[in-house]
Amino acid sequence: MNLADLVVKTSGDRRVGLDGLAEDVAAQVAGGRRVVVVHGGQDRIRELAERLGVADETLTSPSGVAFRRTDPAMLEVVTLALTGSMRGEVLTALRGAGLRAVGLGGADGTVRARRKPAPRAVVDGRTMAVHDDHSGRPESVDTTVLAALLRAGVVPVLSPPAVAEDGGLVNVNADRVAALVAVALGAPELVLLTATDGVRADPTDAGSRIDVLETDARGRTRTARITGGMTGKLVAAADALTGGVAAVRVADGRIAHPVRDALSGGGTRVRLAHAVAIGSDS
Ligand SMILES: Nc1ncnc2c1ncn2[C@@H]1O[C@H](COP(=O)(O)OP(=O)(O)O)[C@@H](O)[C@H]1O
Ligand SMILES: CC(=O)N[C@@H](CCC(=O)OP(=O)(O)O)C(=O)O
Repeated sequence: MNLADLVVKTSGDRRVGLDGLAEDVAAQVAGGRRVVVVHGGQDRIRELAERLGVADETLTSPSGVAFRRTDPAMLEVVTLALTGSMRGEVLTALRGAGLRAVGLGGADGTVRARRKPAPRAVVDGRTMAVHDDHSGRPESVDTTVLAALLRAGVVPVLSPPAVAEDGGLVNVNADRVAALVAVALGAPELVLLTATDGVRADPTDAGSRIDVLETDARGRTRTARITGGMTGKLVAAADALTGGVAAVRVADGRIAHPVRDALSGGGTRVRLAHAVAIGSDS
């Protein structure tokens, strides 16, 4: 049985607005759909780190996925920026659109994660272990409170970080949280809003948006040049599809009606291409 109809993940990129998102979520809820909102917070994290004088470094894993170096000081910044600032902004926008919305995630343990003991990063062509890092991979979702809120007509708003097996907090990628939540709630649709018009064949070419992108089960594709944050987003999209989410879209969060547009065919639909074997060189 599905507990939600739609999961929307919005970005922490300042170019992505929250009012249009809220208006569109309100229209979905008015139409009887149960919607969960998940948010990231990259610009809020960067700005708060700068204000507090905490070093902010983005590393790249050997498989090409970008992640933030999260030492104890950065974990504090991530927690404040996401469960404080950004969550508050999302809740305010949803409330402004007439919805009841409640924040979850972080220390409440709605999302559980596996701690990465020493994530590996490629620096100057060499792979090294990153010590004293508090990053993890989201692994499971406690759906109890989410389901109760959805039944009551409330929009749950979910933020990283997540709780690790040792009880501590770990920084997790918000796209992966959204994919995991969509699978856990049996949602048939996942929309990943971001600060570009979809997945492009060439990230620098505005005319190269792809309507339907085929990836393998690890989010790898031959049809587009994928770098930076888009790498992890496609891993998340593939996770969702593998887990049974029927429709996954990467769509533009900068426009007036981002959810409405995505649901009516905007952005890029991601599909699994079972037949295509993609080598590790892609
Ligand atoms: N092939 C591609 N198509 C579109 N964007 C891409 C592509 N490759 C890399 N990108 C970059 O990835 C960004 C999205 O990742 P990120 O900023 O981490 O997203 P978010 O904050 O929405 O999770 C885009 O804004 C763009 O700069
Ligand atoms: C581990 C990891 O990378 N965590 C992310 C969490 C926030 C996020 O995902 O924000 P966006 O959706 O705005 O990119 C980070 O520190 O940036």
